[in-house]
Amino acid sequence: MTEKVAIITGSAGGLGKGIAERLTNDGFDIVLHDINQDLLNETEAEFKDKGFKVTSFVGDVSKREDQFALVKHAVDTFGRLDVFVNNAGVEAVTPLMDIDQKELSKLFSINAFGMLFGTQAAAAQFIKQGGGGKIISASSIAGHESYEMLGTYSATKHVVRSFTQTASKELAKYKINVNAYAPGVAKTKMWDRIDAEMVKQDPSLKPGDAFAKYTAEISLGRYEVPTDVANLVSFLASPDSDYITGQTILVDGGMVYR
Ligand SMILES: NC(=O)C1=CN([C@@H]2O[C@H](COP(=O)(O)OP(=O)(O)OC[C@H]3O[C@@H](n4cnc5c(N)ncnc54)[C@H](O)[C@@H]3O)[C@@H](O)[C@H]2O)C=CC1
Ligand SMILES: CC(=O)C(C)=O
Repeated sequence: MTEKVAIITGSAGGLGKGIAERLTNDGFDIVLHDINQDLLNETEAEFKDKGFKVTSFVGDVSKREDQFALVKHAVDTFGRLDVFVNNAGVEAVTPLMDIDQKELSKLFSINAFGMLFGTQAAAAQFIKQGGGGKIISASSIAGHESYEMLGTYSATKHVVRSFTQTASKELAKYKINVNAYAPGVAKTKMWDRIDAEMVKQDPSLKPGDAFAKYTAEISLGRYEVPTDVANLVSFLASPDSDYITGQTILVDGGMVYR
């Protein structure tokens, strides 16, 4: 029997790795992907040791040709594609008055253009296969509500929500579902970096203070873990979500209410 096939970008670590593990347990053959080759090799080896059916591909989501090559790799390896998760993303912590062209270009290239190019590459393959398929992208609470010091990042996560709506409308005729997940505050390398940067920007903060301040806002009283996000992505990748499209769903333990 042909298994279902999923690509998860930026899945060498963090939330992407958690999503990949969950989709493997859901029965998908998995294409791991990352710009960090060493970490990707480690994660691929770890997954293979666990008996998961997995391949990996090194690429940069901000390069359109890399995204099409990633989809080709999935199809060459496993014969088809069913789910594409635009997970890779990067952050910047900068006061609004100091945001410059370099930061804007970097974050928009990766978080916004990267999500669009992944969506285009996946949709082209889904259409070639005769329709169907699911595109699922990482937005954030910052895609619903913009935060101090995270201005550029928040703007890019609003773009993810916007492209999700447009793509869902244009691709519905091919029975392609396009949705996004909006995590809150998860303790990954990304938040380690955000916390360290916030300390640099505000000498009154100690390491851990910014993370503690953000997590204190969570109604359910704990920070997010990759499984919390993977549970939602699993649903969005499954037939149970076939009647949902164009949505950016908050999975934040109760931080932002929309
Ligand atoms: N950690 C959090 O609290 C939240 C994270 N998110 C979003 O979830 C996604 C995953 O975040 P985390 O796992 O926390 O981040 P992370 O920094 O821990 O992991 C991101 C992965 O993406 C890879 N990556 C970075 N740039 C890339 C590029 N150009 N091409 C390919 N791979 C690239 C990195 O090498 C890394 O393995 C991101 O889009 C992030 O914006 C959203 C809300 C909250
Ligand atoms: C990293 C991120 O999206 C936030 C706002 O925590």
